[in-house]
Amino acid sequence: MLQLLLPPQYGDYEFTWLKEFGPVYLVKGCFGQNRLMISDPLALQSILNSPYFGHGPTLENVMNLMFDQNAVMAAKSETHRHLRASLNTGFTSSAVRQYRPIFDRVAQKITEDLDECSGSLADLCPILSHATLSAISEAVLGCSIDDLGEEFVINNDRVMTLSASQSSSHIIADAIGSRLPKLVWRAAMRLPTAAFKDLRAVKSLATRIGKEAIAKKLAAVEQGASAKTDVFGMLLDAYQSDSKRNVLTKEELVAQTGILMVGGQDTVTNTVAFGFLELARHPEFQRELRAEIHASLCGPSQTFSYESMPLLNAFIKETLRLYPTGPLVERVAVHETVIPLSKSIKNSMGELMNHIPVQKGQVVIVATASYQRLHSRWGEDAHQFRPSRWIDGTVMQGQAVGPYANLLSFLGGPRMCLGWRFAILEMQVFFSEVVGKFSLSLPEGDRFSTRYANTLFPVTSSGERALPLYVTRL
Ligand code: HEM
Repeated sequence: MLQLLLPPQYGDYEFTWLKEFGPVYLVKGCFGQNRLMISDPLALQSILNSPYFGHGPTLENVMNLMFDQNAVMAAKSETHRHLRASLNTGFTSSAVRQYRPIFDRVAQKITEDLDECSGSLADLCPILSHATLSAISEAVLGCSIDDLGEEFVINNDRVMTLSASQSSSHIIADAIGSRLPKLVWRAAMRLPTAAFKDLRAVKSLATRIGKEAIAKKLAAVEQGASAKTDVFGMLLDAYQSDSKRNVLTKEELVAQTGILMVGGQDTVTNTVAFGFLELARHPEFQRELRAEIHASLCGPSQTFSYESMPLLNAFIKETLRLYPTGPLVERVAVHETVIPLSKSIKNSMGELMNHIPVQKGQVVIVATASYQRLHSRWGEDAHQFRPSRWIDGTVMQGQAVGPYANLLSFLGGPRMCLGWRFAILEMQVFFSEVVGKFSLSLPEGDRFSTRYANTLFPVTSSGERALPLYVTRL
């Protein structure tokens, strides 16, 4: 398990084992328990849609620490269905289109930041982190990043740094923690250590920010302003309308503040960072993409029609494919069940099996990164960055496993990412703005690698989470 989680470069062992053992194999957990590592498409589709699998122990711990128990990601069964159905109002295609002016403004701020370091080496990670937090605060809460307050921004940065640190002792502590009852976890939250203090602060500040955002929004609506410019506004509008089906109360809405802010920041930051890294590694593709961006500006207002930009969309899919933010997602069987397989495998006795029986309590790892490198689905060169695979027909269709392009980066089933359309539009806007105006190139000797600690992120040769690239205004 430690080899899987702490290789020098993410995937060093995992992708070798995928080649050697195929899309289903067993790994030993910290205390010797077996974990089923799965990347077979039919098996993944079945696990993610089955009521017989719940969140794995590590994720449960994180949620206990960080979120309100009524947050959508922490909620279970009927409560989860109700929260999802209500929250969807703010994340449909038409709702997300309303947030585009916000993404445009945030992208212009990225340009201003990059202009300041044009011609030199700039670490893109803090710039992107600030941009994604701005996008979330404006497009979800309807307030500017300054309204979040310095205390929140500082604590949030500390929590992001904390969650991006992984060591063998963290992993063992996690494994021990996952065996402790919920009550002990709640008590642990009160410990006076720096890490728990930061988590407590972010959790309580998120609640305060949520309450203030709602109060401000309601006051503005009373003055005649439109509510429907951000997610909270859309949901409050639904709450105040006649129909009381699938709407959130104000308390339920406040409980979503933390998960929406966390769920939408590091995920987008890291994906965009990896996208820029690949562009710097592939200058020829970068030039082709820039040509498409310049040719796509249309109308008197010079805006983009992202649906008609094949290279941009292929590039985003390829980045999500190679760098899923959740490469290893734990699920646990809450009931005895069987997992069907798209291709039979041989068991230790040499017998062919087209399904795997699992006992209650069995931990399975939804291996999204391995799935997204299966030769059978993405082509023989699945480990390479090649966006044209999305255009030239290399990519195989088949079991639809996720909401977007058959990728599992946003997972799938009832717990798939709520904000995937939001993220895609945000990335289309950021990439078009930056690649249209700047050229990106690698510093001497590309020594970047990919590290995994709760999420995938780029690190420099000194192991620091950073992405220093040469950025030049065109
Ligand atoms: C590239 C960007 C993103 C990626 C790759 C991503 C990925 C994911 C994944 C893998 C999950 C499932 C986690 C699990 O169950 O183990 C998830 C859930 C979630 N995401 Fe995202 N996400 C992204 C952006 C966003 C954004 C922008 C938002 C909100 C504005 C968001 C909100 C959520 C929420 C609320 C959930 C919990 C859903 C539930 O449990 O029902 N995500 N995301």
